Amino acid sequence: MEIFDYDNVLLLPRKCRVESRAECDASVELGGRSFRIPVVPANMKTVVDEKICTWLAQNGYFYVMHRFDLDNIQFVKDMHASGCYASISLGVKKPDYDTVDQLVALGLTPEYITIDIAHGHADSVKNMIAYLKAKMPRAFVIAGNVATPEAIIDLENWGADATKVGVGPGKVCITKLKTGFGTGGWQLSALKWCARVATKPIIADGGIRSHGDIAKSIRFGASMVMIGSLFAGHEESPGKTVEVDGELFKEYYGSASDFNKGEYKHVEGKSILEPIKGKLADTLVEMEQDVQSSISYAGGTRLMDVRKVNYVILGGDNAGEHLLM
Ligand SMILES: NC(=O)C1=CN([C@@H]2O[C@H](COP(=O)(O)OP(=O)(O)OC[C@H]3O[C@@H](n4cnc5c(N)ncnc54)[C@H](OP(=O)(O)O)[C@@H]3O)[C@@H](O)[C@H]2O)C=CC1
Ligand SMILES: Nc1nc2c(ncn2[C@@H]2O[C@H](COP(=O)(O)O)[C@@H](O)[C@H]2O)c(=O)[nH]1
Repeated sequence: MEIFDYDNVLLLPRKCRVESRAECDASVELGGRSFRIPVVPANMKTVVDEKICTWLAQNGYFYVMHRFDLDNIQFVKDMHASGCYASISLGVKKPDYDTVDQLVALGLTPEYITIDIAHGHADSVKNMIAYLKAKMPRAFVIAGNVATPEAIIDLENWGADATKVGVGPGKVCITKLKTGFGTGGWQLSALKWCARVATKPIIADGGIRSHGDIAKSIRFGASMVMIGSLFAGHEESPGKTVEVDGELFKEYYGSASDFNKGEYKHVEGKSILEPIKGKLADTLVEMEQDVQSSISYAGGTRLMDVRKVNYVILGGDNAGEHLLM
C-alpha cells in the first residue's frame, strides 16, 4: 500500500476548460441538500456554537453541531423555528438514546445525525444506527470515526448513510501518542484505502492544514472534509480569546481533552492557541474560491472532476508519478 499524506502529495493539472474560475462549481450534495463547498466545520465546542450553525445553514453551508453540554432537543426546535435544517451529533450512551426518544415523542426529526465517537467501528454504533433507522427513518445518518475498509463496509452494512474517516490526524489530537493507533501522518492514504470499498459518501475528518488539502481529499475519495483548527481562530469562534504579548489568540481544545471532559480520564486531546485571523465568512469565501481554482487546474467544471487527475508523491519510498490509466 502507498503511504502518503497531505504534505507529500501534489495533484497534476489537466488542460483548462474554463475562461474564468467563476465557472467552476464547488458545490456538493449530501443527504439531499446542496452545499456551497465540500467543507464542514468540526463538531467541537471551540469551533461551532448555535449562532455559527444557524449562520452556516442560512448561508448554504453544511454544519454539524457538537454534542457537549447541549440541549439537543432545544437546538432542533430552534433550528426548525428559524427555517433551517437541523444537524446534530449523538454519542452511544443511555442519554443519547433518551434524546432520540424525546425527539420522537415531540415529532421532531433532525435532518442529519452524526454518531460521533472515537472508535466508531463498534457494536455500540451498530446499535445506535439501528435505533435511529427504526425511530427516525428520514434522518440522514453519518457514522464514525473509522480508519479501515473493514470499518467502512460494516458501517455501510449497518445502515449508515455516510461515514467519517480519521482516527488521530487532528491538530489537537494525541491519540497516536497515547494509544499507538490511528491515521495521523497518513490520513490521505487511509482515505484512499477506505474510499476503494465505500459505496456511500465519506467525510475526511482531521489533518487539513491548508485549503489545497480540500481538493486532495476529494481526489482520494472524500465527498466532504471536516475541519477544526482552520476554523477555530476566527473572531466569532466560541473558544476563549487569549492575549499573549499583545497578540490575540483563540483557545482550541480536543473533544477528548480534559478541558472538554472536565476530568482527566481517557484523555486523547490537548488544548492549543490559534492566532485570530478575521471573520469566518471571509475564510469560507476564500475556501470556495480556492476549490474553484482546484477544479480549474483539474481541467474541470464541477467538484468531482478533481477525482480524474493524476498525482505525484514527493520523497519517501512511494515517490513517483501516479497516472490514471
Ligand atoms: N477522530 C479522532 O481521532 C478522535 C475523536 N475524539 C472525539 O472526542 C469525543 C469523545 O469521544 P469518545 O470518548 O468516544 O466519546 P464518549 O465519551 O461519548 O464515548 C463513547 C462511547 O465509546 C466508548 N469508547 C470510547 N473510546 C473507546 C475505545 N477506544 N474503545 C472502546 N470503547 C470506547 C466509551 O466508553 P468508555 O469511555 O467507558 O471507554 C463510550 O461508551 C468525540 O467527539 C470524538 O469524536 C476522540 C478521540 C479520537
Ligand atoms: N484524537 C482526537 N481527535 C479529536 C479530538 N477532538 C477532536 N478531534 C478530531 O479532530 C478533528 C479536527 O481536526 P483538525 O486537524 O482539523 O483540527 C475533529 O473533527 C475530530 O475528528 C480529540 O480530543 N482527540
